Amino acid sequence: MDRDDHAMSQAAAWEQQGEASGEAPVLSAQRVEKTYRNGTRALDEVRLDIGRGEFVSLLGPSGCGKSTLLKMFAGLEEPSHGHLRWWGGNLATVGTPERTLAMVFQEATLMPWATVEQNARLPLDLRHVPRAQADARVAAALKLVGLDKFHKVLPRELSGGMQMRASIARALATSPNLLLMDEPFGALDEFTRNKLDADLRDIWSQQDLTVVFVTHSIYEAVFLSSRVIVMAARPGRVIADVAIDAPGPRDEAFRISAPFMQYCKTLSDYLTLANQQGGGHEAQH
Ligand SMILES: Nc1ncnc2c1ncn2[C@@H]1O[C@H](COP(=O)(O)OP(=O)(O)OP(=O)(O)O)[C@@H](O)[C@H]1O
Repeated sequence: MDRDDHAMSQAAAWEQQGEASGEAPVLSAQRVEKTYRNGTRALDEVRLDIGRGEFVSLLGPSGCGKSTLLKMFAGLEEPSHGHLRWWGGNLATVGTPERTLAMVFQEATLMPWATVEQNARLPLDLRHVPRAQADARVAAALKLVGLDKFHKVLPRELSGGMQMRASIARALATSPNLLLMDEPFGALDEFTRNKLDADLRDIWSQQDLTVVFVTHSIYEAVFLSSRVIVMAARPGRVIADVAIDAPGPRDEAFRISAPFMQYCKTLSDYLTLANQQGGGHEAQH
């Protein structure tokens, strides 16, 4: 049995198990590899399961394949080898009830001529969601991100942080079970970023939501996550899987607490390893 066959039979077993117990991972990457047409090996044998309700950050240096992996999770890229599973099934699983995903990109990508409300409504209009239902969902999403008083405003009248809030509202309006976020706050100043991180963490804790979040920032990863996957480049691969086991509130006090600092130190050590030529062995912490 070659490794693709092995991954296939594992996937089939999961599918059966998942259907029997309802406990298949929300996302599963099984020996996933990606080599782009120009020969770049963006990912090498990535194995990763993400369970329901986890907040997982992908952390690593530029070029380690974070965005490539996230795009695969969104169905926007296909692996060269290996398999991806969504809720124990293939891509067709996505979009069925309780199995929906939304993606938030680094840029807010709002329609400049449309109000915040119209922007947030777009995915619902595209799906022909009935008007009253769409109104309620958009209003709830704008409230969650703190933009309920800005629904009639145009994007150019908003700060960068508020534009990103509108982009998140557009994703939340679809009531996703899985939210994929590609460095959404990377372009924001630190204060705004910290505020958005805190609000995102609150939103996640109030919903039945699984989040996969790409970041370069150790502090952001520790603050937000229940688990951090550290990746290294050339080829892109997973070198560490660190649970952030800090049960108290994630607030300003957490940012200066001893456990926070300890997790930052642990991740910093792994990133040093990731940056060393050829460094890195898969590790559990
Ligand atoms: N469409 C593409 N064609 C060819 N190479 C690509 C393509 N997209 C990404 N790459 C390369 O694949 C590798 C991984 O890229 P990717 O964007 O996934 O990494 P990343 O960790 O998200 O990087 P960054 O943090 O800089 O966004 C890089 O070497 C990149 O140049």
